[in-house]
Amino acid sequence: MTLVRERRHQEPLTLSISPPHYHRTTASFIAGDPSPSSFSSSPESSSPVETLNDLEKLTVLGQGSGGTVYKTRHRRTKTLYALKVLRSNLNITTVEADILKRIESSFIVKCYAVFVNSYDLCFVMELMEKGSLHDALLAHHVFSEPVISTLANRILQGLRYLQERRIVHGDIKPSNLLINEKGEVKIADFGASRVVAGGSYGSNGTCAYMSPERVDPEKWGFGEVGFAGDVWSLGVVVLECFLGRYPLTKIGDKPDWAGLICAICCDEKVEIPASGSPEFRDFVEKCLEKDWRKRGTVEELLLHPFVKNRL
Ligand SMILES: Nc1ncnc2c1ncn2[C@@H]1O[C@H](COP(=O)(O)OP(=O)(O)OP(=O)(O)O)[C@@H](O)[C@H]1O
Repeated sequence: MTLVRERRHQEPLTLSISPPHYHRTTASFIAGDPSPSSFSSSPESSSPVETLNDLEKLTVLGQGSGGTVYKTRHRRTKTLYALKVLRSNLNITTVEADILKRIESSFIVKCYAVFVNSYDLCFVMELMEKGSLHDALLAHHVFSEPVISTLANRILQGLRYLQERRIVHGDIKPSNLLINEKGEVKIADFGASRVVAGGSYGSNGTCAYMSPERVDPEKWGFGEVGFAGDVWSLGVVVLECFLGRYPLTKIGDKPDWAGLICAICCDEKVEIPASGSPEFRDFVEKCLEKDWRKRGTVEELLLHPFVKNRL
């Protein structure tokens, strides 16, 4: 699990974006909500879900450190949605909601509406029927290079879309990569994201997938506004899919904080298995270059032979 949800409740993100516009709406849907009203923000002008009362809960899809994700059905249209209910922290949630409002990409999980009251923040999202890449890895253990290549291509296209809008995701990892019925992978969860206005890094994210310059900025220097950090995280995910385990620590290593920090930040290059194809090895090496100045960029990696023309 991540630090991000814990930190969400401690330190508000500061972003130079204007807050979304909130509408008053009824939301008796939220169990235990004693207040007669809540606020909603719809990422689309005509959202298919106008109030939370439109949705009936079917099952629990998953649990994160900040809340619960439900499978829901629209009472009238019968369309299925995922509903993520987080404990509300308005400073942060307006930031996340505003980022989600800007996003419309087939490589990123769609958010149709956001409802906020004093207790909960509810995101109405596209249902990703096959769950997360983390779940898929538990079930399949490893993936073949063609599968990893398609997955890497989709994530890179999602990152390119975000980068064009100056958004750093900040928490690319298997449980934030969701899979739909067609087997397409999309990026989710913008709780650690930020819109780049200057050169500073946010402190949210999941340490195991963080780049050296985020873990130890003094040693590695700040990466240019943080996009390189998302590329590093992608490299960790790609290698994890190949090996079937978290790749930066060795089998048998004590899974402690110090060992992890050392594995990410020490000068040694990340070990890439010799059993991978030359294209795979080169791609991973370019993502997991410790010096962010020499790391592959999203644009360069999209042209790399390992992922080029894959979808
Ligand atoms: N849109 C969705 N469609 C289908 N399942 C989803 C969707 N969003 C989340 N889930 C499921 O719910 C689980 C919990 O998601 P959530 O984003 O709350 O936490 P997490 O990312 O797994 O962990 P954390 O947020 O604590 O890092 C996911 O791992 C996934 O299995």
